[in-house]
Amino acid sequence: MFKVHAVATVNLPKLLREMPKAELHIHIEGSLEPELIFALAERNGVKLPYANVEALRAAYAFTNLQSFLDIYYAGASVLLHEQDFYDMAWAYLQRAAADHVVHTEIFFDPQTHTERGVPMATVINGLHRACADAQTQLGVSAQLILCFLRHLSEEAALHTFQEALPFKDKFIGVGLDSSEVGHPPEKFKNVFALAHAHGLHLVAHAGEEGPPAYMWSALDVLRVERIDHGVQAVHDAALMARLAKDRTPLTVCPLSNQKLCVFPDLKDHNIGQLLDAGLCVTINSDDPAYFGGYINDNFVQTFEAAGLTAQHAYVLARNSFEASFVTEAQRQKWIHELKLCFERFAEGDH
Ligand code: HPA
Ligand SMILES: [Zn+2]
Repeated sequence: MFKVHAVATVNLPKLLREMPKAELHIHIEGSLEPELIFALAERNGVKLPYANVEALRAAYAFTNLQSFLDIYYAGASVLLHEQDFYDMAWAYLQRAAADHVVHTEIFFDPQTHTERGVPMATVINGLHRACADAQTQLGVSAQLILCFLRHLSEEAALHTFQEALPFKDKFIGVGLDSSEVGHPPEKFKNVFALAHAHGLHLVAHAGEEGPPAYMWSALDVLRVERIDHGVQAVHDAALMARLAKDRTPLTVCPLSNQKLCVFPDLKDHNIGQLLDAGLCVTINSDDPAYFGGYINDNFVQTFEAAGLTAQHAYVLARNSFEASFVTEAQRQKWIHELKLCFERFAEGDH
């Protein structure tokens, strides 16, 4: 492992902000800022149950996952046309580029839109066009992961998957999100097996609010390659050992966990414990417009609260590339650039 001795005295927030990184847990509908929600509502003639941006923002006081999801789905109701999906994704991708995100794997929730009568083509083509433009105009590599809503049935997920298959070249994997407790991963065994047979990558939210048993079934029934959140793993020593041995990545989202009261405060977050146990932990924003920060805000605030170091910064950024679904050659190129960045800081560029 590359050792970060010489950067012990660096300006850590600057290093965190400027180091190259991958973001692997971002719901594109969760990047919709209140200003854009109101602009799209106006453009599309959609009536919102909030008087203005301030009133909407004031409603962002969550007590758990469900209290957030209710507002998150309401916000997504302004998305109707392909350009709306493009504009939402483009706004996020510009923010990501500013945060030195060189690669991002973006979740989207097609059922939130198709259930309202928006065609699958509208959703995927708008998002995909923004991803393609991110590569050419921002130098950011961006891929899409289609998420099934776990509060709906597996039949609905299978139907959604069939609808998305004509666009299979425009997304790289499938995931599982929405209300966790009461909707264990095994409910989606068949649709994940089908997605695997189509050569897609597999991920799932598990262990955000739900028990370690949901992480076991995500691994052993769904056969996922990464677990989204996974912070409840600390309650199961055998699970921790399994995750460490297999280096199954966890896409941790500290500000999300704080805002949804998974932990009382950022200083109570268990990211230090997960890192100390040798797990392949990454830091991500989840739903940045709702949780008060994009990826760099997550890094800076978490490092301050948990007392993490430049060595942790290197490990977390390296983990983000290790955990990403890119070619080995691409992964090594970014890890090399990460090392160069740390060497620059060690030489006094701070
Ligand atoms: O953190 C989350 N958990 C589950 N579903 C979600 N959909 C958006 N964000 C989340
Ligand atoms: Zn999430």
